[in-house]
Amino acid sequence: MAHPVAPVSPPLKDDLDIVIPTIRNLDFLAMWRPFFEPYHLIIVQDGDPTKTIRVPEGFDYELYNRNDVNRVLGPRVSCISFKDSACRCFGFLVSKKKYIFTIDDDCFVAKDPSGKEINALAQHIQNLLTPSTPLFFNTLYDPYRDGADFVRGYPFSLREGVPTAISHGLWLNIPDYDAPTQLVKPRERNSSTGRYVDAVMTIPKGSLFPMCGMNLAFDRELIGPAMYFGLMGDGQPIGRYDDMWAGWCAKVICDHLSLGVKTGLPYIWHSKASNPFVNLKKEYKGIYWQEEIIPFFQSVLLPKECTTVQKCYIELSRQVKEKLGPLDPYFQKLGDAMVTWIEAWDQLNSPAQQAAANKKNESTPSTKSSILFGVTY
Ligand SMILES: O=c1ccn([C@@H]2O[C@H](COP(=O)(O)OP(=O)(O)O[C@H]3O[C@@H](CO)[C@H](O)[C@H]3O)[C@@H](O)[C@H]2O)c(=O)[nH]1
Ligand SMILES: [Mn+2]
Repeated sequence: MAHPVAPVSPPLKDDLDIVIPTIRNLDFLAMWRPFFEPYHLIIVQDGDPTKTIRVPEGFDYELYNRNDVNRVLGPRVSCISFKDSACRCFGFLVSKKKYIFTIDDDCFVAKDPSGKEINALAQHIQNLLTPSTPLFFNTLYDPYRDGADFVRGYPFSLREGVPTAISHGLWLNIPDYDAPTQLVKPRERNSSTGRYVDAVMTIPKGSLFPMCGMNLAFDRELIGPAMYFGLMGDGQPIGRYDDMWAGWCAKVICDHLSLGVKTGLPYIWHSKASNPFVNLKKEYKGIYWQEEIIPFFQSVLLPKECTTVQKCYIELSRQVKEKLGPLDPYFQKLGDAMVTWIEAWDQLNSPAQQAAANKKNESTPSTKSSILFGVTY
């Protein structure tokens, strides 16, 4: 007699949260339903907290508006940006799961060159669950993919790889260009028959990269405290460098702690080109500051006593204030906000909080209202 086959549970179903920053209704989720519905969503509503965000039926989610963020963090709310997609990192703070996938609400399911719909979440999970190779470049790219391996000359002592902390996905249709590039190439589109590169690569140790936050996954337990998206948007002199800042901080810490960062598959379909003139206003200081910021990150040395992400991050904040502070007072503020972020992280992710969250998960049905933390500060 044939034995009934147990239904296969979606990978990491209970170990991964999907974080979405938003200022609009989340109808885009309808297209992602086959891939996202089994997972818990953390929606971070930016802007006017009195606005109602419509979420399609059937999704299990918690939604935090600005009033909730204020209530959960109290005075530490100063580190969470307002009116900028950087607010998404609040979702990283309050999640209790090991993995995070974050996606923008103008990103849709893409198709590969064969026309098959891409399950971006499954590919990110695959990327995170297999090792990275930052210490020696494999010319067949990801050696852990089916049909690939380590090539001749690859040291066997390095073939175990290192744990993967970040999986950085790419985009069809509207690429993640900065405003000047958008202005000179307003009609450039990346179709699936255009630049669809079927590869996942580890970013080598010692190399920085421009991390885009719209199709990104990471291991919260390995690198979560470094995934702070900085002070952007309302009241700040810079915007659209939230994910870049987080990526530069996270990469130098990954290099120090022997953790890996991968980029490449999966692709999503980025549908909306934001206004290049508005973007230029947000980006322009970043465009020239980064000529100083990048050499700073390239020269960062973290002492061997920095054995945890938090310790690395606090040391990094000290160096940001010391070495970038003279560039602009903004970096003094940012360095202080980096410390506040770690305080908030430890406040919400202490063992007591973890135990309370585990207890609540056993008995708490999914709710569409914001979940208030019983947080004392
Ligand atoms: O004030 C805001 C504006 C937007 N959001 C939410 O954040 C994401 C991204 O918004 P959008 O797609 O409009 O912005 P882009 O110009 O495409 O750039 C964003 O994508 C990142 C990569 O380019 C970049 O860091 C962002 O600026 C959407 O989900 C909006 O709803 C917000 O929360 N607050
Ligand atoms: Mn977008």
